[in-house]
Amino acid sequence: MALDIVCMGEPMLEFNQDPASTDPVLYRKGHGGDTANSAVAAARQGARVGYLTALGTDAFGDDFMALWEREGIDTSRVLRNPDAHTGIYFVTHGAKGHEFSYMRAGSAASRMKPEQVPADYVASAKFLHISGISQAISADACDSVFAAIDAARKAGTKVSYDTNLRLRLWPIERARAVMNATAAMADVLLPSLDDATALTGLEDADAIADFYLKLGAKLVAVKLGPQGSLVASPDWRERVPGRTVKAVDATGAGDTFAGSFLAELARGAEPRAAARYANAAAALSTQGFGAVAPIPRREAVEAFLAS
Ligand SMILES: O=C(O)C(=O)C[C@H](O)[C@H](O)CO
Repeated sequence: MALDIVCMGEPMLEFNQDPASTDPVLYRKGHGGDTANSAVAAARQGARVGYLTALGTDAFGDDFMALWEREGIDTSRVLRNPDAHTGIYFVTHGAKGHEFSYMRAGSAASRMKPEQVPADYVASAKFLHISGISQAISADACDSVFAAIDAARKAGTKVSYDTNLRLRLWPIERARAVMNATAAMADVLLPSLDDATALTGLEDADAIADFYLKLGAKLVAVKLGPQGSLVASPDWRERVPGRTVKAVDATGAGDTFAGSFLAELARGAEPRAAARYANAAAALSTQGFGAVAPIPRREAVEAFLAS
C-alpha cells in the first residue's frame, strides 16, 4: 500500500492523572509517545499512515496493535521483541502544568537496530516523520533514525522532524549536536518555541526560523502554543494565529499539530493553509485529557474552522 506518512519512534502506554480525583488519585489509561500521537493525528485527518517501531510481546504492546488497527494505521512492519517491554509513562498535573514520569529504559523500541529499518517501507511514503525523542531513547534508536533518514533521502521521501526535546532523556549538548545535524536534513522542521530556544539560545520565532533555514531545513513551522505557529520557507513567512479554546491538558498538542500539518501537506495543501488547519486541530486536542483520546477527526476540525 502506498503511504502518505511513515512515523517512527516509541509508543508508550499513558497513565494520566485525573485532577478531579484525590484519595485515591486515579490515572486514566491512554496512549502516548510523540510520533505515535502524530500517527493517530494524521490518520484521523484521513492520511494513509504506517508506524515503525518495536513493541514488547506484553499486553501493552497488544493494546497498541489494537489501537492502530482501530485507527487504520498500517502495522505490517512493527516488530515484537519477546525480551523487552513496551514503554509506559505517567502524567501528573500540578501548578506548573503537566509533568511526565517515564518507565521506558530498555524498552523494545529503544532496542531497535538500524539494520531492522525497512528502507523499502520508508521509500513507499511521501513523508517520514521522526523526532528528537525517537533519537534520544538509545544509541541504537538514534542510529535507526539516521538509517531511516538515509533511506528517505535516497528515495525522495520527505523528512519531517519534530524536535520534541526531553532533557530527561539526554544532555543538552548531545541533543543540540544530534538535533542540529538532523534539522539540517529536514524538509519539514517542527520545533516548539521552547525547544528551539533551548537548542539555539534564540527567543524570537523569526530568528529561530532564520537559524534553521540557514542550517538547511526547507520548511520550518515554529509551534507557538495557543499563539499558533510561524511558518517559514527561504522565500516567504507568515505567523498563523492559533484558535482560542478552554484547554484542560496540553499533552500531545504539538504532536497533533505535526500529524495534522503533514496530513494536510500530503493532501497537497499549501503550508500556510496546512498550519491554519493544524493550529485548529492542536487547539481542539487540548480540550480533553491524554495525548491520543482527544485528537479530533477531520469533521470536527473543519467544523471548528468554519465556526
Ligand atoms: O515524552 C515522551 O517521550 C512521550 O512521547 C510522551 C508524550 O506522549 C509526548 O511527550 C507528548 O508530546
